[in-house]
Amino acid sequence: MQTADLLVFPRWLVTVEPSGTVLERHALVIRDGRIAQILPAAEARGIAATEVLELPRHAVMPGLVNLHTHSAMTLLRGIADDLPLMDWLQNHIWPAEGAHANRQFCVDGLRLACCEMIRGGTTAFNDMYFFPDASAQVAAESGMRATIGLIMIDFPTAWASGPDEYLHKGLEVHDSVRGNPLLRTVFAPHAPYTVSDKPLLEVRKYATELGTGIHMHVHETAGEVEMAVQAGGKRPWQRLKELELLGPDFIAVHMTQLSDQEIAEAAEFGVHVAHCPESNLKLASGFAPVGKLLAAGVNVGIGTDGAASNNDLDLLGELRTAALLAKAVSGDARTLAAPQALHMATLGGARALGIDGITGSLAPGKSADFIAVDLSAAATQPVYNVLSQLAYAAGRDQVTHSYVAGRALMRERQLLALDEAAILARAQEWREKIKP
Ligand SMILES: CSC[C@H]1O[C@@H](n2cnc3c(O)ncnc32)[C@H](O)[C@@H]1O
Ligand SMILES: [Zn+2]
Repeated sequence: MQTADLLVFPRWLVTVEPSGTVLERHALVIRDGRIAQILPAAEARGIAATEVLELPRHAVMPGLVNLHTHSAMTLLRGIADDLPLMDWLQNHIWPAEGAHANRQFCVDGLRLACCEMIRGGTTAFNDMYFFPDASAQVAAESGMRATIGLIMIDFPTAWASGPDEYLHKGLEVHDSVRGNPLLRTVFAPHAPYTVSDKPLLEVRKYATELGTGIHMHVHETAGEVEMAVQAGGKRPWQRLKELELLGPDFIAVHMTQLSDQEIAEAAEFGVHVAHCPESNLKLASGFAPVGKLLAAGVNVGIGTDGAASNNDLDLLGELRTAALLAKAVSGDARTLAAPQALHMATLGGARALGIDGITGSLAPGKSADFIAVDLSAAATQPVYNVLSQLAYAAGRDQVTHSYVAGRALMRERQLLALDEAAILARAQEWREKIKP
């Protein structure tokens, strides 16, 4: 008799690839943390398994991939709303980070973020924040898949004194995560307006040598572009191109200010885009031309950005916003249809992170990174089209289960690897310390 570690029997199985696929009454057969087979449920019933998950009202889909966040900023959620980017950053966020963002702040903020992300169906995230060693520690504690940003910025912070130390400490973090199959690193120079040429050239050198990739805020606002043209006579994109930063290992975050030529170059260089619609809306940063990027063949994933410019880490809600916004921006309601939006929030993000061979869709051989969404609630009934319900109706509170590499992180909405009560208590302590 065949055996398995876990059998999953959902009402619907959403594989994400081939695009739009929904399998009714099929089962996931999981062995050693991977999807061994996808079988008709009746066939799978003959397999002896250590754990059997009956999900009669649920859609099972790949775990969501948050392609850009500053996880620990959960502790700054709501301290500075209703402001444009540079005022928000320079006069509110950076002073608060300067005063409070030490390693314990990052550990506690990350734990709060992982609670929120797991509950909302995110199984993988791409982080860019101070103390990346803390990101690695907490991601490992939580069981989530994570890409840790080895940050680089011209000015000193609690993490490092300047570009040489950011690089040195980043390389130490890179070495420290080698043994964990769920963790990777990416160089994360903050933005064109905060990182000068020399450190960017160092980042390109090491990213190429180590095969880690680069993750950077690019063309977030018209002001950023105008400031660069005034100061250096060229748009940030042009500067990054001349520094040879752009390539298939480059993740450009935001990208709301693009010419048709820059879109064509993004496709030509294989640059990936991390689209953060709710942050762009909330900071009035602009609208990424997602329809044009997709039409040009650019890979786009979805990020929440930090919780202080969103203000949640709800990727299911974010993909809905992305789908609705893309239609309005393009003037075509067919833009970013439900299957494409779900793809963007899973396999698109995984591809940008270079882990699409491991996660982002449900297929034999891939890691068993999946979530279950209970569609029996009034808000998602009746079910004519599962992908429509997931993209346009389901709320993150309908996510009931989360698994990464076949390990349960949440069952029936109970977190299994994180002490949520203690994490929430720490958040209260930080509130008392930070409140203005
Ligand atoms: C170098 S650690 C990350 C750094 O980025 C800041 N940040 C958060 N959100 C944004 C954004 O949308 N654009 C630019 N920078 C952002 C965060 O507060 C940290 O200082
Ligand atoms: Zn950001």
